[in-house]
Amino acid sequence: MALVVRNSRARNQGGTVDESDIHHPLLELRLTPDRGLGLFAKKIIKRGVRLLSETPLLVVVSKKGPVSYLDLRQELVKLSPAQLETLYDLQHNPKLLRPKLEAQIRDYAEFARKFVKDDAGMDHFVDCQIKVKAIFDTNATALRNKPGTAIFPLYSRANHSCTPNVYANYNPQLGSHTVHTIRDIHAGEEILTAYIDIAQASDEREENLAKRGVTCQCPACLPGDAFVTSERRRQRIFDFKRCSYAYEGDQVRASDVPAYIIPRNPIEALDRAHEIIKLLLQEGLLGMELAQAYRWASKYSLQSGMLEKAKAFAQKEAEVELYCLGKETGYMSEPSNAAGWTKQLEDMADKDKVKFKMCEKRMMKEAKRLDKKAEKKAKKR
Ligand SMILES: C[S@@+](CC[C@H](N)C(=O)[O-])C[C@H]1O[C@@H](n2cnc3c(N)ncnc32)[C@H](O)[C@@H]1O
Repeated sequence: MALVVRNSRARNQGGTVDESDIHHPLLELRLTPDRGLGLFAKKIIKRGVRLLSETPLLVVVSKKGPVSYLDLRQELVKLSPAQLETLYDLQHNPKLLRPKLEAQIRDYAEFARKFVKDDAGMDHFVDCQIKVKAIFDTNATALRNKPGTAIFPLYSRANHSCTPNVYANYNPQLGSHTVHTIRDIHAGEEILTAYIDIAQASDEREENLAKRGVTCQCPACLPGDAFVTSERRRQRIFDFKRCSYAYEGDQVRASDVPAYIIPRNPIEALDRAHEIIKLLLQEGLLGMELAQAYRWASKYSLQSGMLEKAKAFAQKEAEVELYCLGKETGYMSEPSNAAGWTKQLEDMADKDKVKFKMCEKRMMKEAKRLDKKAEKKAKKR
């Protein structure tokens, strides 16, 4: 077991970091002014391109709560020297160095006597292990669709933004972690991912990012006009999402939502979903949270008797799902994926379709009548 933690990658200020290092047709590593290394686009990349499909270097499943040093240790001993080298080469955020681990590491080293020959060896071992834990905490990503927190050779180089341009997901069908662009990216632009749930107000984002040692400086976080607009929108997205969860009966995610703002019927729920979609698009939040909002809109359209509208929203959901996740979504149980939901809508019995068509016409008529009424009222004022 190698004990030396190096940071061998050449970091020439402002320039690229020996591009051949990552052997990627679209991406290169560069040093940023304030965030260490980052991944950058070498050329224009269209939306929906799979940038990465990586197997984790290491996955740690904690028995209880956050990953402990001993949880990590159990996985570290399984790595080959080459894998350890890749791991040691990753950045560690100094804010995540935890000297308090020392006693635990010393106990462990005493127990596994082979790691230390004398006092100097012990001190060196402790320093290295504190650093290894900091490397893990700096780079670990909680996996979607699989238990555990993982480190990746390349994805771990992606910096955070509260308005990311990629979406990352663990895909059990492929057995790999994929990263797709969620909008067009220009040559030289940095690839930015989201470390946390970004559809929430800045206080919550700040608190969650601090756990990863990050103080975000993106326009949605820094004081200014852009911040004020963004803050209002994200707060509303957060509240409206909680309304939808409450309407769905998901009390956990609906936490503390006041009863008077919970939709009372599918029309009101649809109204909220429309609002979430509008706000997400305005904020440039184009990941799977947008797919979820389209699904809500589709579902509530159906419940309101508007089958065609439900299908149109399902189509939108499928588009978002495709550019975020790719085609391989069979691992999502139907109707969790957009294809399964669309099939359900398509398979509706013909008699239901007639019923829905009639209902849809009635609803459209009613909507027009209400619009006219509102228009007259506005003119009178
Ligand atoms: C997963 S690593 C990202 C790659 C890293 N920059 C490197 O040099 O290898 C996470 C670390 O990058 C830095 N970082 C990432 N996003 C940041 C942001 N938005 N603002 C400031 N620092 C950031 C922080 O030091 C954080 O602990």
